[in-house]
Amino acid sequence: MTDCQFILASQSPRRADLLGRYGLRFAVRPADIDESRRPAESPDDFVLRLAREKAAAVEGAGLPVLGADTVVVLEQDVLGKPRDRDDALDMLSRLSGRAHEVLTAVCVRNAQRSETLLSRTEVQFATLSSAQIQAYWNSGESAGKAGAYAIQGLAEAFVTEIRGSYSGVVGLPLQGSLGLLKLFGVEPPVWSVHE
Ligand SMILES: Cc1cn([C@H]2C[C@H](O)[C@@H](COP(=O)(O)OP(=O)(O)OP(=O)(O)O)O2)c(=O)[nH]c1=O
Repeated sequence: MTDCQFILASQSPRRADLLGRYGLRFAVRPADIDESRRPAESPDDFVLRLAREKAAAVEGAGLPVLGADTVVVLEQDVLGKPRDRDDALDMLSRLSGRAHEVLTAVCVRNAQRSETLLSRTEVQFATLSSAQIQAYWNSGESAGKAGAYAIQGLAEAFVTEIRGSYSGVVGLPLQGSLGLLKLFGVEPPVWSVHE
């Protein structure tokens, strides 16, 4: 903790991997919050609120705290992490042959200030056969991923087009997140983000 630059308020191994690549030093303290959506809450407002709540739920002890949230939005419906097999198969069938958006909100805060960003990436999926969807579920990748897929895994083969931040789909848009951390004086040792 003494050597840390910030706290990562996330249980997601993807977020820790993405930040760890740049040599940043952080402690992982997952936030335990209610992730349900409020009635009539827009997808943008929903992810922004959850990122803020995750960052606020963890004690920084003087260090900045980073929280993030990722959802898939298909025709105004928000697809979070699948509850079970049927939910995952249903999500993948709905994503098949269509374009969707992946929203990731990031919040960094300390006692004095709180800064947020919203990353929006458009992803087009090829048409998937039910055998492919079933095989994908069997791979085990769906669990714990918004929209029941992982672009960094086998589901990369489903993607015909992507417009926006790739790391935003994986769970943490790097260009923007490093920029937010820089506002709090946190920079990778051999890297700096230029405006
Ligand atoms: C779309 C997509 C999502 N995901 C992941 C990123 C997030 O970890 C997860 C969405 O769930 P989140 O609730 O955003 O995050 P989490 O529960 O994993 O971790 P925490 O709340 O503690 O920060 O889906 C991928 O890994 N690949 C993908 O292609």
